[in-house]
Amino acid sequence: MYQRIFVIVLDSLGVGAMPDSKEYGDIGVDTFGHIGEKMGTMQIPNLQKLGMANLHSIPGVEPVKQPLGVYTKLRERSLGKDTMTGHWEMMGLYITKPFITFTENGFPDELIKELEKETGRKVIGNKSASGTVILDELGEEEIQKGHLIVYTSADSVMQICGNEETMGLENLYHYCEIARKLTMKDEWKVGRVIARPYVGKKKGEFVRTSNRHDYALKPFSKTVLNALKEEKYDVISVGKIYDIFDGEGLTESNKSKSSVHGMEQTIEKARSDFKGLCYTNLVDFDALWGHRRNPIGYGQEIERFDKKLGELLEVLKNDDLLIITADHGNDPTYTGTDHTREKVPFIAYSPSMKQGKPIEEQDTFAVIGATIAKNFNVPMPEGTIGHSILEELS
Ligand SMILES: O=P(O)(O)O[C@H]1O[C@H](CO)[C@@H](O)[C@H]1O
Ligand SMILES: [Mn+2]
Ligand SMILES: [Mn+2]
Repeated sequence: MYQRIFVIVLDSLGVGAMPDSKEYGDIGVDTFGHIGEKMGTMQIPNLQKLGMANLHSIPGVEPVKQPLGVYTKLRERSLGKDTMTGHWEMMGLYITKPFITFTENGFPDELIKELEKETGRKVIGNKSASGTVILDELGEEEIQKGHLIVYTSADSVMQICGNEETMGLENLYHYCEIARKLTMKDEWKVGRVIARPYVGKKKGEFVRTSNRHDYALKPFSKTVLNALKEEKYDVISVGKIYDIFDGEGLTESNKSKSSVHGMEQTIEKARSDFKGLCYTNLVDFDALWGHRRNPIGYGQEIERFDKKLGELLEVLKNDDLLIITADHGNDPTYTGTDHTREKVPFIAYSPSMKQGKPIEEQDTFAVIGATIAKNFNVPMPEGTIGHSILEELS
């Protein structure tokens, strides 16, 4: 039995199209592969020695003869390609009804009117947009007139911008709480309301801050996280995990300022004493590079991650297990600015493993939760999916 399991989610680092990607408008997508092609070569010695280039070959990074990790690809069983669906499936939920989206026409008038009434601010935007582009377009108007920028994307999200100096963080959070209450109505039930604070006074100078806050729906039923918490294990969140599960099943939250910071927090946890799960989400891959369609920025972020991974590997103990994975794709070379329906990597490593190897591709992300449940001998909550592959990880 492993005493501690670390699951690190490289947010959006897909490894190639799913058999059904076409139904999501995603043809030939491959986040990691296309980044590799654009980079030409990547300095990722730690991922490489665990077996990342064996799992998915890319230019300039050789597969290794004796990978240290047990590796494969995981297919997503749920219907969706968003962050919540991906993470919830990892912990056992099978989502068959996709979250509602407002990508085509923005939010309905009635909802906007209620939001205006309750916040006392006029709503501007109300369309699908990239968060940085809409700030350039409407940020000045929001500051000058005291309006509220509301926008969405291909995801099930209502995002609300707020200038930290003129609107203030507390006001922005308060408006988001109002929006979350309004959107609990069935026909408006978005997966997340997201506060998007920013600083700057004029177009071209606006920068979003790390005070982003997500107001997510609670998971529809109990996940493996709840099972662990109920059996008194530590269930530690690093980064966005706490928001994604709305705190359900978690015993500790550590917000991260960046993905590098998220790794530093994870290393800190590895140096400390706990028993259970440390679940880390590194969101910069997705938010700073995937959605911004910047393959080089993405590649360099992977390189920064790899350095920190090296430090983490040094502090792992014999009875620790590390799992590296992702929640969906976001191919920075693909059209549009949204997620892509992809398989995700699965690499498991422990200093006590005799040797790494490839294993059969798995048909759900939920093998992660099921394997964790099996390791800690906690019951899988009713209705959860997934089978354990713990025996393969020794
Ligand atoms: O363009 P920005 O504001 O970064 O939005 C992105 O971030 C949202 C939440 O992850 C996604 O829905 C995507 O649209
Ligand atoms: Mn994500
Ligand atoms: Mn995203």
